[in-house]
Amino acid sequence: MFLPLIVVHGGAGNIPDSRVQPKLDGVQRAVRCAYETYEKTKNILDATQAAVEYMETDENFNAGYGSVLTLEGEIELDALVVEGKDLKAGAVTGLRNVLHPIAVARLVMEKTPHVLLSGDGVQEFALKHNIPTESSLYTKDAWQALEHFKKNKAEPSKMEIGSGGTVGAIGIDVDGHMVSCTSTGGITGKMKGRVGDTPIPGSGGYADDNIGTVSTTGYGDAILRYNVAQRILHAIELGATAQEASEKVLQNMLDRIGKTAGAITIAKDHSIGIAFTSQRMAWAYKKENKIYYGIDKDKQFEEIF
Ligand SMILES: NC(=O)C[C@H](N)C(=O)O
Repeated sequence: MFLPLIVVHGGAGNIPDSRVQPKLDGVQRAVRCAYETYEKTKNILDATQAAVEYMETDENFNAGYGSVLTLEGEIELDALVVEGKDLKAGAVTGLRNVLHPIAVARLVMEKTPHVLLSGDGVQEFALKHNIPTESSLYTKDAWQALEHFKKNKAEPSKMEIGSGGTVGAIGIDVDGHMVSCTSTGGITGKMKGRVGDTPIPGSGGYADDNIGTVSTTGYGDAILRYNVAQRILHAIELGATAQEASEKVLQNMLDRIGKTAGAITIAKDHSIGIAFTSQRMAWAYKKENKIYYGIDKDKQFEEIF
């Protein structure tokens, strides 16, 4: 029998050296939160949600508190939950003043007949479900990143500098049931109302118990155009391992569109894929009594769990 398996990421991009250790610490803590929750509820969605919620409270990640800013200096949050047993999904886009967009995405999945809520509708929905309002999601780093963006007229794709990264957690339980959770503030200097890849099933994430589960991060407009999550699962269906599928699809996206991204993947045989074409991506998972984690290419750390 397989043990439950949870993999997390803390965003792909040009992560500055000063952010490396805080992100490595953060992804490890997220994995620990996930397993603590799994111990209590034996529910893989509760566990992956707990991992994402931890990272939404940690300012070293671009999700919830610490999210990056639009061109006008606002925070507009996107999140997605996909559940691979019945192919259910819930998502939010442009959500404001909420620390845990992932919790609202799950409520959309569980309490409505719809998949994606936006605008006034999503704010009212969150309020109706007693999601607390949070007025201070803003950090100094996020303001600095926006200033830097404006001064340098930088392309949004370069704007991981000084900001965190999108967060994601995927999991498979003892019965082979798979889930995918992803949450983000998007990209620094994005236009008001811009919807990225994260809340779109098949781009920002996906889960299908018959194939595998994926969460993506990186330049979202390209990930959307390339349907990265869905393509990774399709490659697995055609016989690739989780690692091969993740590497190949991200490389193909770079070749076709010229933009970088990262992905974490679990195939239904419990094999893991961790890949990124960006400079860095923080990731972590637990196997037996060890936690494995990393951020740079071809460099992996391990510690007793
Ligand atoms: N850092 C990220 O992963 C950003 C996210 N994919 C977006 O474009 O909204």
